[in-house]
Amino acid sequence: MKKITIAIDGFSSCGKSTMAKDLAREVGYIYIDSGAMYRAVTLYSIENGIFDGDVIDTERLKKEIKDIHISFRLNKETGRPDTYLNGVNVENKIRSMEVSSKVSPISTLDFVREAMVAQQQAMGNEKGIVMDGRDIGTTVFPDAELKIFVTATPEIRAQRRYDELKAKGQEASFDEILENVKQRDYIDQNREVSPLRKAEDALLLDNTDLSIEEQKKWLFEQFNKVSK
Ligand SMILES: Nc1ncnc2c1ncn2[C@@H]1O[C@H](COP(=O)(O)OP(=O)(O)OP(=O)(O)O)[C@@H](O)[C@H]1O
Ligand SMILES: Nc1ccn([C@@H]2O[C@H](COP(=O)(O)O)[C@@H](O)[C@H]2O)c(=O)n1
Repeated sequence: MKKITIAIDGFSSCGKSTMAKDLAREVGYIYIDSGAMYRAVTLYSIENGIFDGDVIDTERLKKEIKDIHISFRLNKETGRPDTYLNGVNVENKIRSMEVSSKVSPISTLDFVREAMVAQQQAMGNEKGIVMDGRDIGTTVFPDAELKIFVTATPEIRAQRRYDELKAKGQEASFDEILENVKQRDYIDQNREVSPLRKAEDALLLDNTDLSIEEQKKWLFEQFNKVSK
């Protein structure tokens, strides 16, 4: 079976990584969560005083972006890749509400995107990769053999994230999550560089009324059609 490139884009918290991880594991492909990379840059910026409130010191970040090294290593317990920032495991820290609330403004910066896209393209140069994000089918891998664009209502997406945090025993406010989801969608769709949009040749999946199993089955069907 030939190896292909799979791009899964879509709105915040709609299930992209759930689908991407399952498919990658079952077919033996590499899985890359490109959002984790933007989140790691954001965490670096928070921890190194690049934010003053919501204001970003872009000149400093531009100088320091070459010092931000992001990698992924398999976590044997979860069977999923964890994100490392300059050699430190930051998988939990990058999922905080503080990072979620600051990541989309960081992602609008052209030099940040340039650096991330270059790394993402290098990770995918041998194919056999599933990458999820916002611009994978449009910018990172415009020639991907399989492109999916996922959507669901903001309310259901916020509810899923709320349920996930509650299950982990973390404090969560549904209203805060819903607001964050809507705000990130707006910034992601309206930024100048690589805005979130469906690639013309992407398949649309609205999973509002689908279970995880149903969407997984649908994705496998699409994969089997293309990878033969
Ligand atoms: N079809 C579904 N039905 C119910 N829950 C789902 C479904 N798909 C995903 N989920 C759950 O929704 C939550 C968000 O999913 P996931 O993290 O995969 O979204 P994402 O699009 O990758 O998010 P992000 O944009 O933050 O990276 C998770 O708790 C996941 O288990
Ligand atoms: N290809 C991408 C991926 C992500 N972003 C930005 O990062 C934010 C966090 O991503 P999640 O997938 O973890 O939700 C997202 O809201 C985008 O602002 C991006 O720009 N491009």
